[in-house]
Amino acid sequence: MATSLKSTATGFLQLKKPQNPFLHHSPSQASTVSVKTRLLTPMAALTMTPTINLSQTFTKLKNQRKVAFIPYITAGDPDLSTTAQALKVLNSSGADVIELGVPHSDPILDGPVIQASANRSLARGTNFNSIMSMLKEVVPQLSCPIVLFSYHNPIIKHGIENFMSTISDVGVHGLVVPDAPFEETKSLRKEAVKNNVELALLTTPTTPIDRMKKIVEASEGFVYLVSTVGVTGARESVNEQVPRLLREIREATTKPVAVGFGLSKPEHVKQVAEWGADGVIVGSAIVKVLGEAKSPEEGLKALETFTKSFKSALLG
Ligand SMILES: O=P(O)(O)OC[C@@H](O)[C@@H](O)c1c[nH]c2ccccc12
Repeated sequence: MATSLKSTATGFLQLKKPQNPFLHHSPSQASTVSVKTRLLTPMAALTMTPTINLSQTFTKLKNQRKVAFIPYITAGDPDLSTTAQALKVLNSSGADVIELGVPHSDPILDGPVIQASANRSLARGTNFNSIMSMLKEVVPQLSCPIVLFSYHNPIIKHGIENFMSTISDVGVHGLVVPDAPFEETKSLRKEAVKNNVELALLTTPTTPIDRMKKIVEASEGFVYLVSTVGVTGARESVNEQVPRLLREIREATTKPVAVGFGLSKPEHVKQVAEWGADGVIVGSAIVKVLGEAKSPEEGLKALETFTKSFKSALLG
């Protein structure tokens, strides 16, 4: 069961090292995944849209005086082929950045909706390699950047260098490792930079100011402001502390700030945008619509409608 969160480094105290069962392959196997040269099939080459990275995306939106809509879905829930279609639906329905979660058996920072989503995905046999194979096909068809979400342990087990080069090779632009203590992000940051992956770090309402300053300084692509303490999951309202937290971060950096946790209604994202966020992140509410639908087709239809309702709230 997810535990409540206390802030320390990146905002989360990892209360126990989650066991990590789904990376069964050895590092050498992993190398079969990473595509060292981008061999684009003619079709993919034709549909290849030069996706810009996270920083460029936020700059573009800022120039357009727009706020990024950033949905999160779990890879492989309800199955990977539906995830491939969901990425395209999100991309065409208004997502500016897409967070894609690698399912983990002990998602201590997630509430019941995303935990159930991860369990459904793992039960289908989803693993890092199958996600990478899917992304290799789908990313060239997307115009918005993908931010991969992975817990820390699976990356360590996979090997940081292998992990980074593999996700970079399939076109992933960003990475969030929500349970990596700030002190342990140095090696992640080094490999991320080497592979043109932007490692975004998280700060929370209870992260001490001086630690927040170090986190935002080190964060690439954007700063993830966790809007409320606790685990992921829809809340009835948005934490009134967010404007103050945004002000404090703005005093420390000019980097874009995206706010997540608990946002589950269009009025929530509108409120956070009005408070001055550069991006709004919606996870659990979207995961529920897609993963708990009666069929993948129904889930994809509901996903499109739901995504458009958030986007129009931001454009309104
Ligand atoms: O689910 P919510 O409350 O809308 O919050 C976004 C969250 O799902 C997404 O950003 C995320 C998924 N898993 C995480 C783990 C930690 C921090 C953030 C996340």
